[in-house]
Amino acid sequence: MEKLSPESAQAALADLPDWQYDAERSAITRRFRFADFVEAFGFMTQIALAAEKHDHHPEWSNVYNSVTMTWTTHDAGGLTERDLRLARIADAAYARCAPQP
Ligand SMILES: C[C@H](O)[C@H](O)[C@H]1CNC2=NC(N)=NC(=O)C2=N1
Repeated sequence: MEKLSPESAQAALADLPDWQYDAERSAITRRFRFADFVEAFGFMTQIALAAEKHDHHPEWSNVYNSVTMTWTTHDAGGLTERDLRLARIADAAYARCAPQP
């Protein structure tokens, strides 16, 4: 899959407003917050299963009720449509998790 140009990446991010685009890395990152660790880990479990299903895996870290997730395609050396697809899946899963404001 082909790496997106900075222009097409920016355009594609119109429907992913909570994600930050790092042009230098060609990657997108979002921080998700939850009520507690169990909620955060439940979300990570959902994304882990989706990642396996799509054979596309996040870079992420978890501290108690917070999950920071980055998508980039290592094989392509940057952001691709696969990253955008998994970011949308993460947004949809988060919306179902009753997140804290
Ligand atoms: C062999 C396997 O398909 C590849 O290693 C996949 C697995 N998951 C992946 N995940 C991500 N984020 N980037 C990749 O390039 C990638 N490659």
